Amino acid sequence: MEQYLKLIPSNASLLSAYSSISTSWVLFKTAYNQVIPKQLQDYAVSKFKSCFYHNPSFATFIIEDMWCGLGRNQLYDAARAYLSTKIGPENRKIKIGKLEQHKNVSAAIVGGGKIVDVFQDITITWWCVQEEGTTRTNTKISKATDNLALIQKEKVLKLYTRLDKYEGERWKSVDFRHPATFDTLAMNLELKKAIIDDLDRFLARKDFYKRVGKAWKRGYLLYGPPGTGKSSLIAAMANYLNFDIYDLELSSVFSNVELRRLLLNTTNRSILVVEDIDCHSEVRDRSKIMKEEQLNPKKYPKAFTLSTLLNCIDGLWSSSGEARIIVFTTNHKEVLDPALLRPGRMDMHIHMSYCTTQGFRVLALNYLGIHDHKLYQEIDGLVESTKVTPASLAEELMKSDDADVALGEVVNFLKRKKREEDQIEEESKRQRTV
Ligand SMILES: Nc1ncnc2c1ncn2[C@@H]1O[C@H](COP(=O)(O)OP(=O)(O)OP(=O)(O)O)[C@@H](O)[C@H]1O
Repeated sequence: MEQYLKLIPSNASLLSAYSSISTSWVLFKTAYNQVIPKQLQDYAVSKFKSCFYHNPSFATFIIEDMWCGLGRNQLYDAARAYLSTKIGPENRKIKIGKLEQHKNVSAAIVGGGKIVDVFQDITITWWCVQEEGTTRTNTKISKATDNLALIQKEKVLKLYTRLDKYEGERWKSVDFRHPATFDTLAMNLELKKAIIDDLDRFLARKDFYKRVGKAWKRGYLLYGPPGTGKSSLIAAMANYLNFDIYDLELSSVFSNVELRRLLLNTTNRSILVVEDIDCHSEVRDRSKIMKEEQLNPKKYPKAFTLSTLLNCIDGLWSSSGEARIIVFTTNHKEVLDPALLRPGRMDMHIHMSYCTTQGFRVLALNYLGIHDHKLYQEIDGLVESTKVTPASLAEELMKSDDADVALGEVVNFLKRKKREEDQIEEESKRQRTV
């Protein structure tokens, strides 16, 4: 049994929830200790204990898997994660299983199962009650640092997108298993290193942000043509940091209140992504907004204001006390409102550009597993003299597993591209002289 118990990990799919609950618990304890005088704390604890000692059935906490039909109850997930570590020999029936994306076998108590636990001298009995398709559990939450390490290791990242706009300011999630990492990103090596260093520095500076009274958040603006890897970079950042992603589609937001609530409903240690930010007139440089929009404001109604977006980013997150990252992507940085771009809002502007020879080496290694090839010299010259995106080169590389064939396709593609660019250049020269 001993051996068997060692195999039982916490339920990995619940670990991220447990992480945030544990963090909230620590925050709560800190606030509690700072705000409530010691005498009052002792009094409250003695009263709480007396409830249990004198009337053991007095306190029953019910934790259902859904919270008032509004969404998943994180407390329930946290309780299950906690309880899976408390399963012992007295539990005759245990649910065990393993999801493809998890590293270990997971265990959970079954309906009708019971676990007896002690918390600050109070004996707590946890029951798992199955009720017409729902499960509920008696609960207690405590901080378990050991489990936290496991949580981070096992965490399956989530990609949150907004629920249908008619369903309120809620997010729905799917597992996020994007394979992009910094190793697979084709981009300038110094820039890549600068981004990794920036993320590391940011994460390590919790105390610094607290000391200087700033929200622990960092904004990244990714700009460049389509297919240069902006989305891939976001995925690489999420995988590197182990952060969930919230993908905010601004066009689905119809009011300031809605925007504020949506942002408030995001969790800590996450990346909020607003893609193609230039497509929203609210955040475009007012001096450059098209005349058409100015003349027909009704045709281009303002769903929310730029100031709400900025305030939400600046202010609301200050209270979270945890690391937050926001990423905007755009194909046209020049049309954005300067207020959005200033340091403190978008701290690092990252130019994702056309493929370079360095970038091509990374792609060839990823797709073909080769470091060198006789066609590299020719490809280098062509890559440097044309504007090709990593996405289009990746397409060519995928055409064959045979390096000779795939690189041959790359050469043909680059030559075609070069001819087209030369023709366009000649045509524009000709028009300038006419
Ligand atoms: N820099 C890159 N490194 C590695 N792969 C890349 C890179 N850029 C593009 N790709 C490949 O091309 C595909 C599309 O790229 P991606 O969606 O990241 O580009 P994007 O800049 O976000 O494009 P868009 O602006 O259209 O959203 C990726 O799935 C990836 O396979």
